Amino acid sequence: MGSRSPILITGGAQRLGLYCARRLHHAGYPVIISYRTHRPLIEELEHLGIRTLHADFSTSQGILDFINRLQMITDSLRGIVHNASTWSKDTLGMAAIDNFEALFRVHMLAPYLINMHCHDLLLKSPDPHKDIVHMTDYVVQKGSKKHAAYAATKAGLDNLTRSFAALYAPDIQVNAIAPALIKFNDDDDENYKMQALKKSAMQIEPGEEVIVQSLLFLLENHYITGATLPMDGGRHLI
Ligand SMILES: NC(=O)C1=CN([C@@H]2O[C@H](COP(=O)(O)OP(=O)(O)OC[C@H]3O[C@@H](n4cnc5c(N)ncnc54)[C@H](OP(=O)(O)O)[C@@H]3O)[C@@H](O)[C@H]2O)C=CC1
Ligand SMILES: Nc1nc2c(c(=O)[nH]1)N=C([C@H](O)[C@@H](O)CO)CN2
Repeated sequence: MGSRSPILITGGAQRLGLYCARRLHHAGYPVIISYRTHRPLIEELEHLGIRTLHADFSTSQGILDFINRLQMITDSLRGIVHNASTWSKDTLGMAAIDNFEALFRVHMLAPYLINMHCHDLLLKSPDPHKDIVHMTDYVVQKGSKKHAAYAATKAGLDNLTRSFAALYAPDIQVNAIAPALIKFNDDDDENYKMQALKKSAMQIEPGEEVIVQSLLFLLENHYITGATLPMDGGRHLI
């Protein structure tokens, strides 16, 4: 296991990204996470052997600075999971411009630049199989009345999945996971939760394990590329 190249998970210091980082680490994959907000957990993860890098994708310079620091701590990558994301509602006035631009940078520009600049790191991995996984969202298909900028920029990430899959084949597989409700946020009230559960055929909050199952499938399957795994509980059926 020691010679294995690391898997980068962006936004890996909480919720789905953190859960995936811990599970992949436990499964024997070396893991690097990016985090934006420092918390005591960061030292804990380092002590576990999960390497951590600060990253703020809200500016182009911040993205390029992260890439430079990533290239200084590893000479190869087994995979990249673009998980970092902000789920912000649409706003009005000048704030709408800042919101859309910030969502464009974290959901589209950061994955685009990281995929471009880290292509060589993936090719240098001794593992014959390399993967890029884009975390998109069911709303790519349907749009969203209250999160239009979020949905549009996730749709951009969805499209980048197919562009990079074609560009990087056959050396690197590039796929997406499109979740719907996976894990509520702490500030979700009971009414919101009840309404959200009714929106899918399965009517459950599945938790992060279904994402790890999808991620492990993609890492272990060596034929699928340019595809999207719909982790949405049958959201489209309702
Ligand atoms: N949770 C769910 O039910 C669903 C999740 N998804 C998708 O799955 C993925 C994981 O979801 P979830 O765990 O809830 O995600 P979170 O909302 O918890 O965000 C993940 C991380 O992204 C980081 N991040 C946000 N903006 C930036 C930025 N500008 N620069 C750098 N890092 C940033 C945050 O870092 P920090 O905390 O360090 O500031 C955060 O920890 C996301 O892509 C999400 O869109 C899709 C549908 C449903
Ligand atoms: N970055 C995030 N994206 C999304 C989140 C989240 O918490 N962070 N949550 C959702 C919801 O679960 C939605 O799918 C159902 O209400 C969507 N995206």
